Amino acid sequence: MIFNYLGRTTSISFKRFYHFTNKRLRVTTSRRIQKIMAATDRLNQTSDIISHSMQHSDSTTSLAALEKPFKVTVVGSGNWGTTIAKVIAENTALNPQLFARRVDMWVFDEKINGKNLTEIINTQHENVKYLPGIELPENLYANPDLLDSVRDTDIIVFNIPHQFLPRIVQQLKGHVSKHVRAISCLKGFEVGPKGVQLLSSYVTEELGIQCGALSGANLAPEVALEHWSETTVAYHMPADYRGEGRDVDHKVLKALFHRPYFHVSVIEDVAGISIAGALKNVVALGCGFVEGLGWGNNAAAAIQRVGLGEIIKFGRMFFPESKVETYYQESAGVADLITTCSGGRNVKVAKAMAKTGKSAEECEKELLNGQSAQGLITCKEVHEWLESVNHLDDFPLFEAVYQIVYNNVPMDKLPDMIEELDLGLKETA
Ligand SMILES: NC(=O)C1=CN([C@@H]2O[C@H](COP(=O)(O)OP(=O)(O)OC[C@H]3O[C@@H](n4cnc5c(N)ncnc54)[C@H](O)[C@@H]3O)[C@@H](O)[C@H]2O)C=CC1
Ligand SMILES: O=C(CO)COP(=O)(O)O
Repeated sequence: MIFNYLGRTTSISFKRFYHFTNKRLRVTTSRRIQKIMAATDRLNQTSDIISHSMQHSDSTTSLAALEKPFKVTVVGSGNWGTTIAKVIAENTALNPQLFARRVDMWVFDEKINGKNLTEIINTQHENVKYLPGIELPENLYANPDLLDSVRDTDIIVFNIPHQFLPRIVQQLKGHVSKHVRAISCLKGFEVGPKGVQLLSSYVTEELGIQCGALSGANLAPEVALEHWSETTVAYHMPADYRGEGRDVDHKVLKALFHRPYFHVSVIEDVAGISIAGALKNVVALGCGFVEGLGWGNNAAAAIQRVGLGEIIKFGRMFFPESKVETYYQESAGVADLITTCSGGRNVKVAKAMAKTGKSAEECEKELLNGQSAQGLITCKEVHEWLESVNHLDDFPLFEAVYQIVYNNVPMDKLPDMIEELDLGLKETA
């Protein structure tokens, strides 16, 4: 065999050529691996430093003038509620000067084999119904009394299926100081006489407290197992901000949620992350339908393409303060769409509907053991809102999902329903 090596023509046997190139390949590959490992080491060291500083120096900046550590309450104890409470309780234990160690988690109590779930959580440190198999920190206290759980609290983290929010907020009215700050981890909207509202805005209006949002590509079981993921927290500083060390700011929120396995980016765009978080659940139902019909990955990708377009359009049309870049730059945007469409509960329920012909309600009940597929409610809220403002035709996928879930429209009509109206989507984009 004749070949050119560094400009010199050489003749060798095929066997030698094979050994020669194979060896070079091995050397190059192993050098590359060494480089990657060195880079990974550097990244890990940086990440450790960041995480250490998140836990110590960052908090100390705010600590200097801190009057008393912030008390934190999580309202909700489902799959995500318990996971976020675990994240928070780990951080409060590590930051005693910034946060009160004990975190109260309000539990909508129920009996499990004759015992209260709250009692089980407080003795076994496990939420055996909604997050089985995950050990919870001992400083996380399950509290069945909503008002007691928020007594003297500084930060409320709402984390319940969003259909229960109005009732809970009504119970809290008059029991929460206006200095309390809140973060909503819920995914959904409130549609009522005031039109379509972000859940954070609903909390602010009803309770008179500043409320931001947390949303991201965060399937709870993976975060609970401490598998690395990213999330986005969005918070506007309120007009009555009381100053560093006395009030919640972006640094405090990062210290509250950031873990080595849960990387937090804090931004201002509350509307953008909330819209993306709510609507990706509707898109996920569409994905579940085509997957359940056995149409494969191309069909699921097509649903996600149209879905992302409709999410962005919805934001621009009804929440002009939201930023388009949030949808592709933040975990709460396209990343959450991808993860939910790959392995979330909405996909699971929709797939089962396609495979069994059972209703959404039946599939949710049979598959989720008390958990909620929020897309089922959100697609109804979105339909009601779009109908009231005469924009149903502008959101063909959202409307198709609603018609399949609530009016038994056959799932295999999905491509036609989208295609007919997709042209309008492209024209107005
Ligand atoms: N599970 C996940 O992977 C993620 C969920 N989310 C969002 O977080 C929010 C909360 O979800 P999860 O914690 O997963 O809840 P879940 O879907 O596990 O729901 C079960 C929870 O609802 C409670 N509940 C049942 N009936 C109730 C009632 N009448 N009043 C009040 N509470 C009642 C149960 O006690 C339990 O705590 C949802 O909006 C969801 O979309 C966001 C990111 C990830
Ligand atoms: O919001 C989620 C992931 O970020 C969870 O989605 P599901 O509710 O479909 O499981």
